[in-house]
This record gives sequence, C-alpha cells and structure tokens, in this order.
Amino acid sequence: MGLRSGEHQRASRIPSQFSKEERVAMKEALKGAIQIPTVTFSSEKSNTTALAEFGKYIHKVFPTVVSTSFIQHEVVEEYSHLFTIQGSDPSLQPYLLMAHFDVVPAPEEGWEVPPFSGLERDGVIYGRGTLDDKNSVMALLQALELLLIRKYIPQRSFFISLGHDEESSGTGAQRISALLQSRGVQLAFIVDEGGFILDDFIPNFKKPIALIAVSEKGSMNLMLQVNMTSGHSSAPPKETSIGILAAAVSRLEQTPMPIIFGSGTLVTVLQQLANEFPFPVNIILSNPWLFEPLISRFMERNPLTNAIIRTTTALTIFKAGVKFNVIPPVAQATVNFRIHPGQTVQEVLELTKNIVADNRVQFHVLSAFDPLPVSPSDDKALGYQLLRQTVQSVFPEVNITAPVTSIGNTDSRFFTNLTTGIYRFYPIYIQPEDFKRIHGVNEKISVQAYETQVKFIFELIQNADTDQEPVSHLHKL
Ligand SMILES: CC/C=C\C/C=C\C/C=C\C/C=C\C/C=C\C/C=C\CCC(=O)O
Ligand SMILES: N[C@@H](Cc1ccccc1)C(=O)O
Ligand SMILES: [Zn+2]
Ligand SMILES: [Zn+2]
Repeated sequence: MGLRSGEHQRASRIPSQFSKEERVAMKEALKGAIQIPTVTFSSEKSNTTALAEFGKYIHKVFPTVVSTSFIQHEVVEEYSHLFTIQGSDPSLQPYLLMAHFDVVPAPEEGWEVPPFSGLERDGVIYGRGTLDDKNSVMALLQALELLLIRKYIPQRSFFISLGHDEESSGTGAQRISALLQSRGVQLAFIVDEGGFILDDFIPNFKKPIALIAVSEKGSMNLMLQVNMTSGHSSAPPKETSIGILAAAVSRLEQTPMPIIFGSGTLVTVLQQLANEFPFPVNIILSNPWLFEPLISRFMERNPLTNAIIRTTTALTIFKAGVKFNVIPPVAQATVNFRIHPGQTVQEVLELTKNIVADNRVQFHVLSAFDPLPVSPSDDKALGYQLLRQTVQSVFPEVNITAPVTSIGNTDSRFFTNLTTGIYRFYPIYIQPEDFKRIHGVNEKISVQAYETQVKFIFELIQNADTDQEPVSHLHKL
C-alpha cells in the first residue's frame, strides 16, 4: 500500500450514505439523461440539439454544482463541459475526472425497451448510454452535488471534463486538454472510462478482479476502395468493384493479425493471478512464457480475450451500389483495427497490404494512433493507489486489482502531455454479456450498480484529499 493512511486523515470524512429520497432522485436523474438522444453518428454528424439540451439538463439537475462559488463551469467547443473545482490547498497537484455524454446510435431493433426511454424494469435501467458513458457523467456530477450539499470543501483541486464527441474525434476533449495546458496545469492523475470489475469470467475462477486500465490499444480506421468500370448489369465484366473489395476484406477477416504475447500488461496480470488458481493452472500462469501456445490458444477462442493478445480486425462499413441493374464504379469498405501495444500503425498497415495483396485495392488511412504509453501502477502511483484503495472500501469482496490495457479507446488519450498517470476504470461489475451490450442492444445498468458508482466517486474525491506521501516521479516533468 503506497498511501500513508491514518495519521493525517481529514477530520471530517463524510460517510457515503444516501437517503431514500436522494437515491430516488439520483436514479431519476440518470433516466432523464438517457432520454436525451445525444447521438454521435460520425465526426461530421451528431444530434447537436440533444447535445445542447444535455447542457441545460445538467444545470437543472445539479443546481449546487453550478452555483458553488469555488466551482467554475465552462462550455468548451460548443457542447463539452469543463468544471474546475478549486481546492483549499493549492500545494496539492490537481487531478482530472473524465466521462463523455455522447453515445453511439441505437436502432430500435432487438431492444426490449426503446433505447432512449430510460425505462426501469426489475431494478434495472435500460438505454443507450447506461454503461457507456452517461452513467459516469451523471455519477461524477451526482457525487459532487451530494458532497457539496453536505458542505464538503475539497482540499485538492480537481477538474471534471465531459466530452460531447468521444465516439468520433474527441474534439471536445482535445480542446479541454489544450485549455488546461495553456493554463499551465499539470495533473497528478486522470480517471476516465475503461477497465471494470470482472467476475465469474475465467472458468474455475470465482473471485472478482478489479481491472484498472493503465494503457489503451492504438487504433486505425482504414478505408479500402476499388474503382472499376461501371455499366449495364446485363453484360457484366468478370470482376466488379464489389467482388474485388469483398474478397479483399474477407481475406483480412480470415487472416487475423499475429498473436503478440509480451510487450503489454498481460504477462504481469497472469503471473499476478496465478496463485489464485488450483493446480495445474497456477503452474501454467506463473510460467506464461513456457506455456504461451497453450494460453494463447485458449484466449483466442473468446472475442474479449482474443482482443488482448493481438491487433483486432473489424469490418465495420461496406458501401457500394445504387441500383440492381447498374454495375457500381466504386466500392468502399472501412476496417477498424485496434492495435496491440506491441505493434504500431505502420506495421499494421504493412501487414494489411500484404494480406490484401491486390493492387486494385487502394488504401486510405482515415484516422490512426499508436497504442498509449503505460501509466505507473507501483506503490508510488497516486492515481492507481487511490483507485485501488477506493475499490477496497466500496467493494470489500474484491481483493485483486490488476493493471490491464483497455481494448476500447477513451478521450483521456489527448491528455498525455498533462500527466503520466492515466487510469481507465468503471467502478462496476461488467460480465461478458454486459460487455456485448456496450455499443450493442439492451445496454443496461442496475439501480444498485449506479448507486455504487456514485458512492465510489463520492469516496474517491475524499480519498484524494487525505494526506498523501509526495509522489515524486509524477511531479517531475
Ligand atoms: C487476464 C485478464 C483476464 C481477463 C480480462 C478480460 C477482459 C479485460 C480486457 C480489457 C478491459 C479493458 C477495457 C474494456 C474495453 C472497453 C471499454 C473502454 C472504453 C469504451 C470506449 C467507448 O466506446 O466509449
Ligand atoms: N471510444 C470509442 C470511439 C473511438 C474509436 C477509435 C478511436 C478513438 C475513439 C471506441 O473505442 O470505440
Ligand atoms: Zn465510452
Ligand atoms: Zn463507446
């Protein structure tokens, strides 16, 4: 445990207990947030009316946050929000809590309740954004609102950044990062969405593990295009733009990127978990290099664990043709790669060209970035230790915390110039079937899980105020 606790605890710690009325109000506030369809369709297209309405909504439901004298609220890049909470002790380095309130589209097919209804059934709130990531947006402001109502005055300054276009280009977060930089801010750490508490996922392993993401995979959106002559479908050429492109993307899907075992956080995590397993799994996991083929073959079988051991290839957009009797001159497909920490954008692009191996296919990199640096998770890493400590108090049944690489990307990637400590963590249990609901159908959160998320933030903010050992390696920059 890297944090000094005991001696210099704040005298007036506020217990994280909420009244019946507060608990009803907090879940109703979340439902209201879900009902605003803040959809990001692409970097060019989003529901800007809803984005603006969301700004008004948070004013309405968090009146104390927006009217407190030591809190500054700014709207950045038209729709994103930055809250600056001035702490009483300017000698403490500030930190940043982040979330985003835009969501991916949710066509109604397959949903048990309309995706923007925010309906509650059997203690569960359904809707797009209940896990990604309006739960976090609302929990951050809700926890702060409740602390303020209890007259809490933070010692350490912090920021809350709420992005409006995380699901596309993250311009809101980029502007907030630039703004903080222009103000000379350096951050002790950042907490954004990402890792979670995993339970009952690994066979024969019943203990819950808190996975705190200390890095995230890189990403590349690659557009493949084939141009061929168009014409009347009654006299078709031997090959068409559609056929050539379909074969190309099919080769990509059928040829997964190589497994990369090391150079990420995986080996450490496996060794850390080893002793929790009975024989012979404990032996296998404590010698990951020796048993690499066995472990990878096992991990490859599940999409989630597969994503940990390689760069993934996902065919996400395919466009061609306008009429049944017209041979289309152009076919386009977009492939979304999530790049393993052991590879770079350049390497993945080269591999892709070799797999496609057809010079009629043109490649256009639409957007790309390399995997993110690994944040410290040692005893001196303030952000990591605060999360770990808060997990232990809010989820006493969770005894294992492990640093992982997030397979999804977050807005926090724009803040590497402000801190080396970027942590991505949802303080909620996420089962593999919940994971499929993120960007899928029937996304949902239980009322109890949401209340716990609020409680987590409520405690995290207070834990950040307890007297800490100086964390020298984070301060030097
Ligand atoms: C050996 C460890 C065993 C099992 C681990 C299994 C899975 C955990 C892997 C990675 C967990 C990290 C991140 C979850 C991924 C996605 C959510 C993150 C960001 C969401 C971004 C968004 O779409 O808005
Ligand atoms: N966070 C989203 C959107 C995103 C994709 C790729 C890069 C950056 C952001 C995701 O991981 O799917
Ligand atoms: Zn998200
Ligand atoms: Zn998302």
